[in-house]
Amino acid sequence: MVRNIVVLGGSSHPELTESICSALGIPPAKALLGKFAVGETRVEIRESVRGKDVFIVQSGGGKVNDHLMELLITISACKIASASRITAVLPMFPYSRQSEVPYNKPGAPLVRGGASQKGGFYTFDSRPQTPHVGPHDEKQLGNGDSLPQQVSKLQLTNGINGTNGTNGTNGLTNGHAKTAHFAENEKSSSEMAKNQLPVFEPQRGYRPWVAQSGKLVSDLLTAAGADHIITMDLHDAQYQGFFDIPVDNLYGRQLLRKYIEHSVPNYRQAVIVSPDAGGAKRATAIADSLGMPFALIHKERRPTQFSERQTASMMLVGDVINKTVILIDDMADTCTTVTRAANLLKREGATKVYALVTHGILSGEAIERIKSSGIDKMVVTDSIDQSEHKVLLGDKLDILPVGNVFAEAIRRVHHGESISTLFQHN
Ligand SMILES: O=P(O)(O)OC[C@H]1O[C@@H](O)[C@H](O)[C@@H]1O
Repeated sequence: MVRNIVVLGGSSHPELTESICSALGIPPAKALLGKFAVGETRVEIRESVRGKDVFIVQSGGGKVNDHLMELLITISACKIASASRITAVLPMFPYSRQSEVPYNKPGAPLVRGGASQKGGFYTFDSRPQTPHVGPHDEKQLGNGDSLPQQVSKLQLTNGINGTNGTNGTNGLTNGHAKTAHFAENEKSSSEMAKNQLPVFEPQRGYRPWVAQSGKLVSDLLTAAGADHIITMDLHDAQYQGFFDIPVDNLYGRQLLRKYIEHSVPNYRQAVIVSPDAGGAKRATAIADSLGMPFALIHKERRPTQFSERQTASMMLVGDVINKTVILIDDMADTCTTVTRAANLLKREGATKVYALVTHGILSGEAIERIKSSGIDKMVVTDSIDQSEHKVLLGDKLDILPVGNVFAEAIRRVHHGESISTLFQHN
């Protein structure tokens, strides 16, 4: 039993909060979590947190945006209620995959320019160029069009028309009404045309900027009042650098490792496989600690000659013929990655495929994909609520509980003890 500590659970995963609290020997704090009729999140902390060390448990997955907003409001409520310290416990950290621009979606490319392309200088000019006002827009309007036709095109582009329901303030509802209106007001139309925003018509190959929401989410948590973060198996460990408060990133690998040792028959003859290069370090850490062989699936993305879209082909580096294979990854979201990998491994001669991932998000068509794939056993932790997934997948799904690991981390943070020693002998 620990004193002066409050553990509050968000609505994302009440069972996990219960299991953390039961390991700590305290009841979860009382709070009202709900929504107002308008849809805004409503939070009431129903016990005193003044001077207390508060831990708020809220995971990703499911209604991820609602859960994030609820967490932010709960943190803020505890801050204003004079909590001495607030730790956000995010077993699966939402938005942590949006910490960087994906390598195949460049923003402002640094490209070669100048007369000599080969040895030429580098420029920050976009290739192809960013669309801008100029000859392109004149062409877009159509130089042969009458002025009313030109204004009509501009208005259609800017959503002032009857088809998309935004009629604007002039009450135009269809093409006939527009023509009549313009005939009467040609002079004012001419002024409108001059004042309209330029038409944005992306050119072939132009790629828009990709939002890097991970940084925004880290800022929001800190701005709400979080003093500390506890999470597990961050997709990218460097994401911790977005915070200027302590982040404890717990490892799920000792749970996966114990599963292999206790539940995979003849596991030393099995092969650990990473489904992509990004997860190789994680998978090799497990393979090395168990003295098991390792193989890698390499995803090759090449633009085709006629299209800007990239096609990915998968190839196996290693031998899995007549072997049991254990795929290791940090998360399974749509399950495209693990199911494609499993199918490839079966084609390459694997006899049985286990997929072991820390975070079983299983969104979209993931369940159907798993059912119809070469995966024989899907193994996830309960960092995200798995109750629905269990009903749908039955014996095909094994769940590893993380409550004890988080409870021990909370206890250590509360007492100012080391977290890293928690993993030293695992
Ligand atoms: O293929 P899905 O399941 O949608 O996404 C999960 C994969 O996407 C990557 O970022 C993860 O590391 C994992 O390999």
